[in-house]
Amino acid sequence: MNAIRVRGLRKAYKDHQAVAGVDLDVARGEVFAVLGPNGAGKTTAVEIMEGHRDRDAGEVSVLGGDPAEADRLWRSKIGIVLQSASDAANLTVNEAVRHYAKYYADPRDPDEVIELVGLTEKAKSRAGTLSGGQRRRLDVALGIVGRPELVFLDEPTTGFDPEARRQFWGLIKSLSAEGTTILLTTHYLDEAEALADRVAVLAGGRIVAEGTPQTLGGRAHADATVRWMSDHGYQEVRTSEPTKVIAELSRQGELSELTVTRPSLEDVYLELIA
Ligand SMILES: Nc1ncnc2c1ncn2[C@@H]1O[C@H](COP(=O)(O)OP(=O)(O)OP(=O)(O)O)[C@@H](O)[C@H]1O
Repeated sequence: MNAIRVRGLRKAYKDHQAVAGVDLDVARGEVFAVLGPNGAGKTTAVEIMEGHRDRDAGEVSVLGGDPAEADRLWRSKIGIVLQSASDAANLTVNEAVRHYAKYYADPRDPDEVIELVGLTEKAKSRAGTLSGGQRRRLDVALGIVGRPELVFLDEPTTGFDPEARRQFWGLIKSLSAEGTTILLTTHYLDEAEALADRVAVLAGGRIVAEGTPQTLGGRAHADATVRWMSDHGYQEVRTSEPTKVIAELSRQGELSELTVTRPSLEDVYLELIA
């Protein structure tokens, strides 16, 4: 059974169709990234799957249950990291994580969780005094302390410095290695590429492409660009047979600054949403 199964999901705000017929399958243990421009409907779709928003139409099954009829047991299996920070401003990091842990039957060790998200040095600081990126880490800590089977992460690394993002990626990989299913939304294509087994691109409330980061939008079969420096400056050839091109070029001797590139995930993504 899939962790998430969505068919024909629709949600309108007055006359604006925010989610316009989405089908989605996320396997257990998978890391699935939803990409899409601002206003594409990502948060709306994810909040429906979390049971935080009602839907107009469609079938949604998350860990075998309908989020619209969620009970406490179902909730305890799901970890949620919302886009807006939690309202634990007056609690210290320590207190907040311990407080959340109490809601779950088999929580992780709060100190371990604080360590995992890199907040040990801030454990005694009040949440309200943390920097934006540190607040986000606390959100993640609160989302995973209950040892959830499935974690929803809505733009988890927004506001993180590059080092914190890399650390966070490590955390997601270790959660995934433990078998946790992860659905994340992100605007960072490198993040999707580093973490996701599969990605879906949402635009205008519809999924316009789905696949692995390596194959999305025909990326794996796209023409390569061979580039090198000649006496007359940079030369570039787009080709489906880069090996052949290089073999021919190599008769001229050593090629300076030779590179072979294929479209990046970002190139493919920008074309898909254009
Ligand atoms: N509560 C609401 N009331 C009315 N319109 C809303 C509401 N929430 C979202 N919308 C609209 O629905 C559309 C989809 O919004 P949503 O937040 O799902 O997009 P998103 O893909 O998550 O965007 P972002 O990347 O900016 O977070 C947008 O046009 C937004 O303005």
